Amino acid sequence: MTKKIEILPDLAGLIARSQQIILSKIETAIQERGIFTIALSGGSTPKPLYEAIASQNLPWDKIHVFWGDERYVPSTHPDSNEKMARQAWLDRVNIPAANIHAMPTLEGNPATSAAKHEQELQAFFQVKPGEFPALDVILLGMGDDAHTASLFPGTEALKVTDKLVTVGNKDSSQRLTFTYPFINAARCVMFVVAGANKRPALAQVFAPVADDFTYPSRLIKPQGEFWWLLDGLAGSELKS
Ligand SMILES: O=C(O)[C@H](O)[C@@H](O)[C@H](O)[C@H](O)COP(=O)(O)O
Repeated sequence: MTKKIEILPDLAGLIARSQQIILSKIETAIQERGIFTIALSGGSTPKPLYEAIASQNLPWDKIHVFWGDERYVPSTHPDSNEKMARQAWLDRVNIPAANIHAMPTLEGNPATSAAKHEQELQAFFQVKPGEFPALDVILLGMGDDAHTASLFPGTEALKVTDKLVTVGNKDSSQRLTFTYPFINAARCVMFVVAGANKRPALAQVFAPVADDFTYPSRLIKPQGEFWWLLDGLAGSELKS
């Protein structure tokens, strides 16, 4: 599906618009399927979005939360994406513990943890190996090197197309990440990107021709709905 680009005037506008889209997806998914599934991104941009969603009165028992990537640290570690989302959102609402599907990071080996989470996802979505289930929403950020999730430039993770979850590496720090084919299977993919420092990477990601392995966000081409939500600083050189 063609990407929808919206450039919001500032971070507050970006967060408000992102929340508005997510809330509409929650309503539709629960009406149609009785359940809503979302994968969260880490980093700093989405924190105010998670805080805003936490203030909503939603059918939390029908909402299931996953992560599109995770640093390979315990959930108590300051770098943990799970920790950030729990503090900003999940610990503030009455969501059942069983609806929170964190990436496992305590097996001592990222590949083991990735395989474990793969099985957990296959069981939850009732799919067989090689099948890619569709989450309702996958939230993504983008680094200033054009990485997304933990799909970093030039890494082996970019070559994994037969799995849901694989090991990502940012320099020496190990991570778990959804693969790009799994991300592309989602009903709706939303990039939420802010800051002038993202402009050069966005120019490459939006360029008619550039190398996907150098700019991994180019690999995200979902069949479903595809949103690029940018603040004015990030999107100033793009047309919405
Ligand atoms: O685990 C992570 O760090 C994220 O999932 C990562 O992909 C993030 O979305 C980008 O690095 C943007 O991060 P900022 O929002 O902090 O710029």
